[in-house]
Amino acid sequence: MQLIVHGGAGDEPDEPDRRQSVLDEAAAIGADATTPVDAVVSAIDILEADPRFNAGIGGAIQADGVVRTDAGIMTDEREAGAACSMPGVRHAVGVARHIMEETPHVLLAGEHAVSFAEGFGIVPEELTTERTRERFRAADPPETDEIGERVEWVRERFGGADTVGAVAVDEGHVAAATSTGGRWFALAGRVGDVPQIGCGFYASPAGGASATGAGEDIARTTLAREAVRRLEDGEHPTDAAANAIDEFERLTGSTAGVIVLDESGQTGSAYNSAAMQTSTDF
Ligand SMILES: N[C@@H](CC(=O)O)C(=O)O
Repeated sequence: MQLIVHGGAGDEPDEPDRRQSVLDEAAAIGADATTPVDAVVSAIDILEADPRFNAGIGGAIQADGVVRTDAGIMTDEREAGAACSMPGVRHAVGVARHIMEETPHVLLAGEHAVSFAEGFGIVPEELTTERTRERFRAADPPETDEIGERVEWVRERFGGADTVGAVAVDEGHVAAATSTGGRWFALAGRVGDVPQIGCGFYASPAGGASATGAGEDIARTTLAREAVRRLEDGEHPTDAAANAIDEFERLTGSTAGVIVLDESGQTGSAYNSAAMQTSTDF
């Protein structure tokens, strides 16, 4: 099994060494799995449980004070599943996997996605931490229901990073997945790139990609699809990642990162933010 994981494209992290060791542990656990789907789900499960990353526990808080999670997963056989806007759901990528494997759908949303998750034993829990609650309080959340004022508050503060993702390959089979709490101070119910096929994640027989960064811009440019398209055109994963990010920057002027793994197990990654931590295991 070849596996690459990322911990989000964004600013320099506060605890880079500690985060790197969690990413390394996630990569090692994922690489021990027996299938690429198991590999990306088990690697991301570790990261969703760690409050240093913006997925599961410690995820970004939306403007109404609630953490809502999104995730997506896809294989080289074009099986795909995603779930979005799930209050309190830590293991979002597990829900995406069940949607892929158990339903005829590719995306479930909100309270219905949470009920579906509960049927598989994934129950809502407290996802805020003292650190994230303090950050939310310090942003002086609006008490008004007036939409204009709420949108103005969101516009002034919306941002953030540290989403997680993984791509795994074993004997030519590929899985790619991404999981997030979204971006900080978004309007309640906002959904970014992460659960949208081809935006936050994508896989084809040529390889897979997981993206991170400014979700609206990633969605507008289908970043993960563009990275995999470059693999399909014969680019090395290093070039596919770098060229996809160059093109993203040219089109949007925004920041993002992407990890790429081709079907032969070669990895690549690129970002134009200040930092993006990754780990690989074979
Ligand atoms: N792309 C994620 C955020 C991130 O990558 O950190 C989102 O917009 O929801």
